[in-house]
Amino acid sequence: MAEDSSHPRICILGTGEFARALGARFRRYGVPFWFGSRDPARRPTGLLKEVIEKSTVKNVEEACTESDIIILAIHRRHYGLLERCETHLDDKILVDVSNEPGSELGFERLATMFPKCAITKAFNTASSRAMALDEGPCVYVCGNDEAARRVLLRMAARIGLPAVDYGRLGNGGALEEQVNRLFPGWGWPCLVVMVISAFWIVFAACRAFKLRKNPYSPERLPTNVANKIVGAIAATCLGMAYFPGCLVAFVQLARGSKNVDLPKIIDQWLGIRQQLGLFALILATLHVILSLVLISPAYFPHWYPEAIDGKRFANGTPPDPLGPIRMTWIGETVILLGALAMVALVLIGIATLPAISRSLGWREWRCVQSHMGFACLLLTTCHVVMRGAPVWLNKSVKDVIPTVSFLSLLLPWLTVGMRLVLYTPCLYRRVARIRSGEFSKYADSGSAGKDGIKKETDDGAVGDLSIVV
Ligand SMILES: NC(=O)C1=CN([C@@H]2O[C@H](COP(=O)(O)OP(=O)(O)OC[C@H]3O[C@@H](n4cnc5c(N)ncnc54)[C@H](OP(=O)(O)O)[C@@H]3O)[C@@H](O)[C@H]2O)C=CC1
Ligand SMILES: [Fe+3]
Repeated sequence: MAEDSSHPRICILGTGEFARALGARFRRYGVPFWFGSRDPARRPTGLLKEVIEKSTVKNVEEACTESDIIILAIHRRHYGLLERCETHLDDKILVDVSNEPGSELGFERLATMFPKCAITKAFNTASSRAMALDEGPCVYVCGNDEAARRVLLRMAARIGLPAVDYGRLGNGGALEEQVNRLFPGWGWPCLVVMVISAFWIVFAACRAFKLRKNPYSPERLPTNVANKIVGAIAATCLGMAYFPGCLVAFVQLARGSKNVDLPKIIDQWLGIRQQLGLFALILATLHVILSLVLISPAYFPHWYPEAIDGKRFANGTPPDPLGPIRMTWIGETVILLGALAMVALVLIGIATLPAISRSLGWREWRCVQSHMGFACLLLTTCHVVMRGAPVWLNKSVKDVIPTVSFLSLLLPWLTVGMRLVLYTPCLYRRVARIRSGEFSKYADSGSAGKDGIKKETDDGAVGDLSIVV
């Protein structure tokens, strides 16, 4: 492809969803083009059909023969369509926009079919929906012909799309992977949460319906028991999100270095903390909704002084269900602590949104993720303790330990305890020094020392993002 073609003739092959969205953009920016269709006379249908009505539509042979750039807005399995005009395609730029998981890569197929063409991969990361937006999505262009790549980069810029040179054609596979991947990084967190959920569902159900002195009736499963389960899973996820950071801080303290070799499982655990935190947020929201529905003397008798077990006043008469019954300070405090924990969790969740986290500096990010995370964990444990304390105080230790609320607090308690220890001024300063690259125990320079500890050689001015206390 000759690079001097600053106004190349453009053909969008196909009149489907993607073709129409791209065509709409060409029209909006006044860039001439035409469509190539198997049936140019057919009445267009579907979204943006007016783009077809207002544009030139040629038959496939004519459209391709008369163009310099052919954008293949058709499915990969239909690339054989181009064979009709094969003899006229030499030196033209063929643009593969396809994303089809599992099949042969489109650009590879085109390269085999048309070795004399400049094959490129572009636009595949831009959905037709995104193309309709004013701002437009970022477009990546790759291809072995540098001049062809430049032509496409210019063309994308002409229709208002930021474009990135993605190098050789072989990189096209990565571009497709980017589009075809399904929630990358969520596999392990989902599995972990499923295991935690299975444990709490079985345990809470056994406890509620079998092991309690006064077993619940099965009607209490959908909301009352479910709410306990959801709360327990949320607390466990929250504990699991913050526990490994504390563990690592202690290991760093013990080793006197920020670079410590961790078992693979801890590394993986550190890598899924954000997802665990988001699961905690979702489940805590569900817990709040269910709790709000349930709040009444019948479900939370210890929050209402006038009612005994939600059935009778202290003087023995049943309460008027419509009468004004106010909570004790315990009930109100439980709600306050839960609401504050929820607000902290929501703020942490908001800070993980890409647009927000990008705008935060390292110290701000750390403040939200680490300190607010600790506050959230502390408020959560206080909320559950306040909720359980009136019941626990009237029970023996052996009756308290197997309760769902007590057991669900074990990991959060441990984490809060470790964090409180790490917040003591001497340890806090020491961790900060270690993370800024200072050594205590193994201060000599060099590479790996005894115990497999890596020695730092940089000045380590920046804290280690992956390990937050
Ligand atoms: N939709 C999207 O958001 C995106 C799509 N893509 C890629 O763009 C390509 C087109 O996708 P999309 O527009 O959604 O698909 P559509 O099914 O909406 O359109 C495909 C078009 O292919 C043409 N075509 C050519 N030969 C045949 C044939 N034998 N049978 C049926 N149709 C044929 C048709 O046009 P005609 O009848 O005029 O010949 C048809 O309109 C795909 O490779 C897809 O992976 C990439 C990124 C995003
Ligand atoms: Fe609660």
